Amino acid sequence: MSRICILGAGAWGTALATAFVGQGHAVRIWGRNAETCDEINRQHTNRAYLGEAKLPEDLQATPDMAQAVTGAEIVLFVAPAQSTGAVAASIAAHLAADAVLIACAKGIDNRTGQMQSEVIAAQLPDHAIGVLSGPSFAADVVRGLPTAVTLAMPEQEAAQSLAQNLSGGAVRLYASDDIAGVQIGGSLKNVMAIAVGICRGGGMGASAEAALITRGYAELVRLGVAMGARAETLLGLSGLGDLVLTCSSELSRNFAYGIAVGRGEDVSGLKLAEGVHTVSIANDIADRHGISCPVMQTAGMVLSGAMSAEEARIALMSRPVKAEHPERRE
Ligand SMILES: NC(=O)C1=CN([C@@H]2O[C@H](COP(=O)(O)OP(=O)(O)OC[C@H]3O[C@@H](n4cnc5c(N)ncnc54)[C@H](OP(=O)(O)O)[C@@H]3O)[C@@H](O)[C@H]2O)C=CC1
Ligand SMILES: O=C(CO)COP(=O)(O)O
Repeated sequence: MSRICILGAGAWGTALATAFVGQGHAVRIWGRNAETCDEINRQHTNRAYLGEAKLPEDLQATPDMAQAVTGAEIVLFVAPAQSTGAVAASIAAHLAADAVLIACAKGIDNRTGQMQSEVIAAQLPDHAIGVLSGPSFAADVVRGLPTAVTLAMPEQEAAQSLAQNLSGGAVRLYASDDIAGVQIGGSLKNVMAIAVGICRGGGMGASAEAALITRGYAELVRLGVAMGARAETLLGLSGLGDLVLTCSSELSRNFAYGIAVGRGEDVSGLKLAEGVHTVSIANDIADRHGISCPVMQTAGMVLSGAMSAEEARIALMSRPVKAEHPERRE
């Protein structure tokens, strides 16, 4: 049994907490909204994020950061990616010296270009840091449906031991030592899902969607490898696995966002879509590495208003004819 603190009382933080309580861990959620914490403690629901799903009675939530973090052996960062730095800074005074920190948000810091583990390390440099990512809808996990994700730590043995500790019930963690690869896949798939959603919203058909997912994946691998990921990791749960889930289910907020954009609908009231906040910095990083990323670039232009969804669909489907795998010809 471990003492676990989850930072973030939204859909994913609450779902992970539910799974870990089910495995016998002592879990405390920190949430910035006192009413949400009160609802979790008294009514055992988090309706704003998880509807009527029943949460464990011994799951504790608090808006008091010191109370949530003090004594925790494992701390998971599950607030939106752009807030990770501020959250990390605010826990420093309460953190046990040997606490292990796990980044769970999927996004690149759009101010610095840092991955989530780097954002956390910048604030809390003396801690072991890992990443948890993979195909996993909070709505599935909270219902106890089977889910497999990847847990990466810089050393495989440490990843293996933590994955073992946190696996149980319907949630299974696979261990990896490719901490960059696991988080790059999770961040870039959100952008691809928006692009595929734009295609779905415009009614381009399943064949076009399959083509876009495949070309998007090729882009994700090109850029991911340039950023330090191992190609095999991008073929795994946190890369291809999450790309498939996010580009195919309307439960995905990124995919749903893309669909709404593709239909020309108002997106201002939609839920968190991390790809919206990552697309611009991901394109900057691709430019810096000289990597061609037409799918991400087109998504970026639509989201910034530089191109209409209709123009994007035409642009994506009228790319010049070229070899499918140019690198094999060299
Ligand atoms: N939902 C899912 O299925 C999965 C999500 N993830 C990732 O987990 C991360 C969180 O997603 P998810 O839980 O779904 O998001 P939600 O939108 O469901 O919840 C976000 C939570 O973070 C809080 N929050 C928002 N802004 C801040 C801030 N600046 N400081 C502190 N807390 C803040 C919100 O509080 P308030 O209610 O007060 O706004 C809310 O409790 C994302 O990066 C996502 O990609 C990963 C795997 C699965
Ligand atoms: O990351 C997720 C599934 O693995 C959740 O996807 P969305 O953030 O698009 O809902």
